[in-house]
Amino acid sequence: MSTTKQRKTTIHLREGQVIELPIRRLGINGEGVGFYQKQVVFVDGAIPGEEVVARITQIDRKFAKARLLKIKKRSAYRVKPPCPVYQECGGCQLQHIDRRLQLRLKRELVEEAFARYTRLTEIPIEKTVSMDEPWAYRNKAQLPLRRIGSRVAMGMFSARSHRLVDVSGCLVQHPLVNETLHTAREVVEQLKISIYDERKHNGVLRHLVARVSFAAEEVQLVIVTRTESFPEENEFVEKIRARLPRVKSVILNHNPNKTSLVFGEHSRLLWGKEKLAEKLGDLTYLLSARAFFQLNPVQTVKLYEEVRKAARLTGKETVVDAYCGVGTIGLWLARDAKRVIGMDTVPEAIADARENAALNGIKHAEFYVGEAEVLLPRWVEEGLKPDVVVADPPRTGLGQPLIDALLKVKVPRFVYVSCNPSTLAKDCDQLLEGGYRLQRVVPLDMFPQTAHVETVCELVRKPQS
Ligand SMILES: C[S@@+](CC[C@H](N)C(=O)[O-])C[C@H]1O[C@@H](n2cnc3c(N)ncnc32)[C@H](O)[C@@H]1O
Repeated sequence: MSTTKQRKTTIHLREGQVIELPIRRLGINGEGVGFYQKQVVFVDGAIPGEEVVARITQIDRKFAKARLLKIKKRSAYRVKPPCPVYQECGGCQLQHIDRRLQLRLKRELVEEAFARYTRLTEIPIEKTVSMDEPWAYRNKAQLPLRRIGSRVAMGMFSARSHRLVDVSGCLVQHPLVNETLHTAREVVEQLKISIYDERKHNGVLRHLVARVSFAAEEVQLVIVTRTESFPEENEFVEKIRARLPRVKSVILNHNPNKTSLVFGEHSRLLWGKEKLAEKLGDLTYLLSARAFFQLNPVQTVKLYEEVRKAARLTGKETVVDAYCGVGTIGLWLARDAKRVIGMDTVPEAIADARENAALNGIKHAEFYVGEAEVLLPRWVEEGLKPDVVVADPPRTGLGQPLIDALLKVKVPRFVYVSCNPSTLAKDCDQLLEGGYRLQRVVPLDMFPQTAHVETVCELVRKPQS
């Protein structure tokens, strides 16, 4: 039995054992979660409501993992996954589940996190905000390359291994992203550009990254290399321009590090426009290669509208946009606020945010480079009194210093945008204990066909707390 060393398992199953069990709910990675003699078992590909036969493949301290062998009672929501590489790819986890159930299960994921990590007995949660056309929605893909003999392979790493799966026909990507990456890979192969070898840390080309503007139907292509330059640069650009007229900029990003992070710190324009222009609603945003931008522009508008509802602005408020990226949320709210101040740790993103404010004629929004947990307490000490703070942190959540600052400053209204229900609920628990009330929880389907769920929470300071 492969237990986690030194820690005792409470699981009495053994690897290889075949069990029959009912599936009760969805796990955060899209697995079916069932119970066998009160033990938690994760079964990939099983759907809540089904009864399945599965073989135990892994034992952990508090749960076991199992492989689906047979479905004894089949869910009425089971559908045929349309993608031919769905099983191997691992990028989507819910293509085998009908959309209506996907939306319900995402809401349950958020509800369960609040039930588990907060002391709330009633959770004011709404229905998942769905996407009308839940395919071809992603605006960006970053794919690693591998040399296999004379061929260059490119794709997603398989869910359980470091094997590359060809995803050139990915159904959730915008077709221009697929076309760009597919063609760029062919050019790389044709020009015999050296490919990075992650084991030996030699070779040149590491990743190809394509981001499309839905509004302009233009593409920014980034080639990530271990070396500062490569001999075939000019030829590469020429061939891309000849074959891909929608590509309006080719950028080289230099990543010399032994790291799983895609981007290095420095980028150099090889040809075309420095930045990609995207529109959300009536605002235009310019994006540099490394800046974070929401991956589903159609749903982003719905997300930001939920943020606007939760912020309940009247035009008199000072709003802090913590974790602002290229200023998207702050600028979205600016028309209804007196003043907006944003911060982000990525200097290029802040440069973009400032440029975006100017581009859209917004004069009462300022953006600064720095950590939210450092800048917010400092600004407050210097006399800033935010009426509303919006935070959209990475998956790890807010971090203790920012929670402490919010509690100390007693910000009247806090809007929390999260891509991770667990860290969201844990952070909210502290805020609720510290004097906030949870008004509304809105799950949003930003990534249809996957197990990801985005959430907007509206928290208000309780009177006299
Ligand atoms: C989920 S993104 C949100 C960006 C933006 N709100 C949007 O909707 O596009 C999180 C952002 O947090 C930034 N970030 C990460 N850690 C940070 C920190 N400690 N303080 C401020 N920003 C941070 C990242 O650079 C990234 O732009």
